[in-house]
Amino acid sequence: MRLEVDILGKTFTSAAGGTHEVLAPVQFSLGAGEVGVLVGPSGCGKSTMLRIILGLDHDFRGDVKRPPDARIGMVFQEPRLLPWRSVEQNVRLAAPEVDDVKLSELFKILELEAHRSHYPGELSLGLARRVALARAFAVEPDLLVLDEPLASLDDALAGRLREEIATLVASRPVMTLLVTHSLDDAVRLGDRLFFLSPRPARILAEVPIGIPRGARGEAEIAAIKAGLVRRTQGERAGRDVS
Ligand SMILES: Nc1ncnc2c1ncn2[C@@H]1O[C@H](COP(=O)(O)OP(=O)(O)OP(=O)(O)O)[C@@H](O)[C@H]1O
Repeated sequence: MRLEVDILGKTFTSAAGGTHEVLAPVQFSLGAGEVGVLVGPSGCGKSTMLRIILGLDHDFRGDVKRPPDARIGMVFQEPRLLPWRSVEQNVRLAAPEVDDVKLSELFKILELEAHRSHYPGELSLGLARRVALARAFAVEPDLLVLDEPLASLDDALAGRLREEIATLVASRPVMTLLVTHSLDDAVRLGDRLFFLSPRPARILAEVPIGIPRGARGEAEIAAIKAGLVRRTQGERAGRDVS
């Protein structure tokens, strides 16, 4: 079970006929149980890359191999729930095979039990994101793609949701690809971090995190972050003198 990404390039054509390169060559692979994190500046092409990886955009050069029949779960920045369906119906529609026990367990982990019969219009952004996560996990995905699932949530809620994502990821051998602007989220959740350049995105550095997620306490997380910051500063200084 592996995701193999071998993108050679992606170009958008503007309405005026001009073209711009959004992705440079990008190669990486991800195994079951691994969390890969894409970290890169705004507009560098992360969402474009995710759409290609998910098979939603075929107009690119290169090749993406997903395991055949891989079940896919995804959470976009906007939760994209069906407004005329309740929380429970939103999840059941995406995952018709989910049984009651599994659903209750997910709602419990994500603290959604009290909101089963609520409609998306009645939910805060944090709650709606949790429903989107429940929906993504209910399909028991082999490939889970999370596009900034914690953006614009307050620190306390983002922290709780991060823990919930870690719990859910640990419960199944899923290949997870997370996009984030937060080094903290990257270091807490990731197994391998991919630092991307400005557009057209390419991988500037691939950094494996040696300590297993469960064994990362606050001291280890601080040390990994400090190491990454030193490394980035070193690379910047290297570029400045070269
Ligand atoms: N359908 C499209 N047509 C033309 N240009 C597009 C299209 N979609 C995206 N782009 C351009 O491609 C570039 C990359 O966009 P993308 O949304 O992939 O970046 P991103 O890294 O996900 O950004 P952010 O971090 O802000 O979400 C941007 O310059 C964007 O304007």
